[in-house]
This record gives sequence, C-alpha cells and structure tokens, in this order.
Amino acid sequence: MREVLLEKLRTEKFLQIALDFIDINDAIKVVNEVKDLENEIIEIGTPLLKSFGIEGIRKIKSIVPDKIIVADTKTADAGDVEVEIAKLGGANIMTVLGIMDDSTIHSAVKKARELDILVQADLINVKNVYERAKELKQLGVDIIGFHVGLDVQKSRGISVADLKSEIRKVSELGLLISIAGGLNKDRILELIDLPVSIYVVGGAITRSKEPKNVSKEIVNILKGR
Ligand SMILES: O=C(CO)[C@H](O)[C@H](O)COP(=O)(O)O
Repeated sequence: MREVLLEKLRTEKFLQIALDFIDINDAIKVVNEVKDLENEIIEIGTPLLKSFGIEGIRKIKSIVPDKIIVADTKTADAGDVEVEIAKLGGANIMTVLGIMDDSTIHSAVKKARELDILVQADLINVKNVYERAKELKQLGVDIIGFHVGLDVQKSRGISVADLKSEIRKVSELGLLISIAGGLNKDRILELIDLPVSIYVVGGAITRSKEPKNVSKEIVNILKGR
C-alpha cells in the first residue's frame, strides 16, 4: 500500500481538501459535495481531529472509502502513538511537525512503516527549511509539507505562494512535496510548474458557496485541462 500510494503521488498532482471544521456535519456536507471528483485527497483537519478523533476519521472515510485520507495530526510528541491513531481511523497519511525532536520523527516513521501508512513532515515555523528538509529526508519521512499557518497568513498577509524559491530548492532533494497555506485557484496557477505533488486547499473551498465548482476548477488546473 505504501509503495502504491507513493508511486501515485510521484506521478500525478493532487488537490487535498482540508476540512478544518469543529462540527463534523459541516465537514460531511463538503465531502458529499466533492466526493465524485478525481485526484482528490481528503484531509481531516486538525480542528476536526481534535473534536472527533478516530471516530471523525472513520466517519469521513465511510463516505469516501476509495479516496486518500490525511489525518492532520501535527504530531509534536509520541510519534508512534499518533501514527496508530491515524491508522485506527483508516487514514493513509499522518503529519508530524518537522520542527520537533528527531526522536519524535523517528518514532512516527518507524511505526508508520509497520502499520503501512505515510508520514508527512510539516515545515510550519521551521526557519532553515532546506537544512531541516535534508535531515527529515535522512530520518525517512515520505512527504515534506511547506506550510504557512492560518495565524501567520492573517498577521503577515503571506501565503505559501511566497515560498516559491524555497519550494523549488527543497524539491531538488527528491522528496515528495505538499504545499499549504492560503492557496486558491489563482495561486495554484502561479505554482503549477513547481514539482509539487499535493496542493492543500482549506478556506478557499470550505468557505466558498460552491465547494464543488471551486474544487473542480482546481482539479482541472492540476490535470492540465
Ligand atoms: O493546516 C492548516 C492550518 O494549520 C490548514 O489546513 C492549511 O493551512 C490549509 O488551509 P487554508 O487553505 O485555509 O490555509
């Protein structure tokens, strides 16, 4: 399963829809609208995970059993335990904070290989992204996630689209790359030539009046249509 998923991510570009809701009914509404689209990954966002835990992952997965599911655990400690939580819910990918101690990354990576899921290291708040990405590669993470968090987006008025040169440089390390933080259709168009596998979109889809149409337009861009 790990190898099949890694190969898929290497060969196609995916839209990851981040369900950053507190109420699971809001998340279910969006999933029902977008479930027929191709090339999507469904993310159980951190707020949803904190509100509904393993049951929340299971509930969303039961609606879209064939889609790739990310549990955005943003793990800061006990990597192995949080991999187990993601797996129990049926997630295919979990996230660990790249800024945390190597022992946490190692623990997540080891358990993820045993349980056949992928680990994404989130570079949120990492200062020297290239150096840390090199270390994270050595530690065996499967995906590197560039991420400008919601608070930084608001307070500094930036998005992950402002990290274009860093993303290009890290991509030379040969890791799979995910990017998140303030993405919308126009910003994805700006970044489409980058060797990025996963474009994460939260608010631009979930706060839109037409989540399906917005998602469809983005999938079309990613598929070069
Ligand atoms: O992980 C997150 C916040 O920590 C969000 O899921 C991520 O930033 C994507 O959401 P948006 O597109 O609204 O920025």
